[in-house]
Amino acid sequence: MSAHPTPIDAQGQLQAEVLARALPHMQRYDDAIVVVKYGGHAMGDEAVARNFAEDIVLLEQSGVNPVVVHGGGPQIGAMLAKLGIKSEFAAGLRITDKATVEIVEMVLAGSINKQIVGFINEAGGKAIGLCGKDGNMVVARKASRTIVDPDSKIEQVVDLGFVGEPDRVDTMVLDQILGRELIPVLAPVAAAADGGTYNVNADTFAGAIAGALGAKRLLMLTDVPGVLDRDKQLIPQLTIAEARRLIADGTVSGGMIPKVETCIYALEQGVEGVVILDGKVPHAVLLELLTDLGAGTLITR
Ligand SMILES: Nc1ncnc2c1ncn2[C@@H]1O[C@H](COP(=O)(O)OP(=O)(O)O)[C@@H](O)[C@H]1O
Ligand SMILES: CC(=O)N[C@@H](CCC(=O)OP(=O)(O)O)C(=O)O
Repeated sequence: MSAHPTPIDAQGQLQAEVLARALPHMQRYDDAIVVVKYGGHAMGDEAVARNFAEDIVLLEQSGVNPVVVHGGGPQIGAMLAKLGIKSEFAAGLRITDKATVEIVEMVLAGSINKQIVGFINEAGGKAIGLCGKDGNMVVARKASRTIVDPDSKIEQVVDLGFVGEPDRVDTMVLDQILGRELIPVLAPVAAAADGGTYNVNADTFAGAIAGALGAKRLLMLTDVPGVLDRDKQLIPQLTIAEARRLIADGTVSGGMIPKVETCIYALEQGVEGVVILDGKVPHAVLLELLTDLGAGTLITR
């Protein structure tokens, strides 16, 4: 017989109700792959990072197969500044020379990756930290971008150095890991066909992984509530066509462009739904996946 030190109070009843209402959501995602992109801005606060780790472990315990892809742009920037290495961006991508790609790999596949692995393991999970080079999971080709000078309107092709775009994704290693209580945590560093290293934007990397795995959901955790309209109000739901219009008319700009483009790519690859949401909100992942409320902007076909 279980002993209750105090009678079950209203708060306990409420907690039980919340749990019970999560059941249909758990059933919906049972055995499904959910890719969660955890952006560098979202991971700033340690308490929220621990909440995030607990959410990922809870998902795994409820039968979901979570795959974490993390960023770390601000953290790379801080390390480069400490070392006195200048860093510039073109079209939202870090121009990456030889010295920079070594720091990018050190920060992403080293410290950040292992910190997230540590938090997930502390929360009772079994995380495995990998990057795209492991098992040749992601082989990238050199990326380049054309930018238009705002004054002269002249188009210019920018050499981004060691910045890559996923060319081939081999899910063999992930196939071995998923469904065995292990949680892959992936750093967006890819192999080059010649054995070198490419720095890949974490959104792009997450989209490629979600597409290759046939994920049911891709969650993009960032530092804003989702896609905002011109009055800075959250847009709860978008179709691909509507998302494209928002890019074309300039409502979506800056770092949100590659994010929305990645969402469109993932949907076209067969991912059922993609959500852009605020990763600084405690338990954002659970709120989105396991409650009736949802969070952020859901983009569907
Ligand atoms: N329509 C929009 N809705 C929301 N954010 C937008 C929009 N247009 C531009 N942004 C910018 O995009 C940023 C998110 O992109 P980014 O900084 O690259 O995120 P992360 O580091 O999480 O990948 C927001 O902080 C915001 O400044
Ligand atoms: C090519 C490129 O720009 N790579 C990114 C990789 C990290 C990243 O994308 O991190 P966030 O998700 O935190 O922005 C960079 O060097 O910052």
